[in-house]
Amino acid sequence: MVEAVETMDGWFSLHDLRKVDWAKWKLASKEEQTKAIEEFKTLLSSWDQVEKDKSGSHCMYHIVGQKADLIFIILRPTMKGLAEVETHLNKTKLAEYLIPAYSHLSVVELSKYAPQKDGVDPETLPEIQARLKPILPKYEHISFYPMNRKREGDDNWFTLEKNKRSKLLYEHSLTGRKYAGKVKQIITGSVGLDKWEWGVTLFAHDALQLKKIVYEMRFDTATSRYGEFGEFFIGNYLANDDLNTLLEIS
Ligand code: VOV
Repeated sequence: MVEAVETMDGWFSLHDLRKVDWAKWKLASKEEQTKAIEEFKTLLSSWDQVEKDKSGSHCMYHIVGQKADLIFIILRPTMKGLAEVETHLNKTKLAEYLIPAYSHLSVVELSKYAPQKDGVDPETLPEIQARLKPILPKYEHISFYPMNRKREGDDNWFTLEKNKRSKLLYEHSLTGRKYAGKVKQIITGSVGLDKWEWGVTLFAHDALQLKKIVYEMRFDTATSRYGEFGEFFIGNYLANDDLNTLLEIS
């Protein structure tokens, strides 16, 4: 039967990408720069506290290439909470030197394709709840890209029977499992929330594994026939104190 799969939805997610306005930043006095960085680090510390309290999560990466300089990924239990974080960020001094580059709004998503075990609703399981409200890894490298499932002629994900989609995603998961310990994925659903249907965020210790998993998945039918991709944003982990090094003008 062609029918939607039930999704399990967790924390709301904002991928917020910014460019540094280097020309403007260079004109700021050393004192202004230091004040802006320190104020921003205070904000980051308040997010760290939210994460310690397990009422949200976040991470910050330095994007390589011209599409952006920084990515902040913020997870919060409510859309209102996300908007508050975004507003706090915008009100900082440093934000005066940051230019919005891209954003993606979504919800951490798992779907109920797998058959239920012993009639237990997976959403009630603690391990599923932990995956829906994840503490984001702080691995060395990140890859974020939005994607769609294709609806073009015979290649239409949304006219495939549910058991066929389930089979294709199972095949997809087998490729994914080969990267256990090397790549961690967070899939966020954005149908009805943003232009693209999903956000894919991959974390890896070795940047090359990001290329390898995406390449290998290109040969899975779920991707080769039904995958469509937006921009890829690749970055290196940025700890709070690394902001000084990134923004320091000698
Ligand atoms: C890192 C490994 C990895 C693993 C183990 C994994 C497993 C799984 C499972 C078991 C399931 C289905 C159930 C669910 O949980 O929803 C999914 C689902 C999904 N995936 Fe995945 N995926 C991985 C990794 C992984 C990657 C690298 C990509 C990007 C694809 C590519 O070509 O670049 C991706 C995409 C997705 C998407 C967009 C969905 C939702 C599809 C939908 O139509 O609903 N995913 N995924």
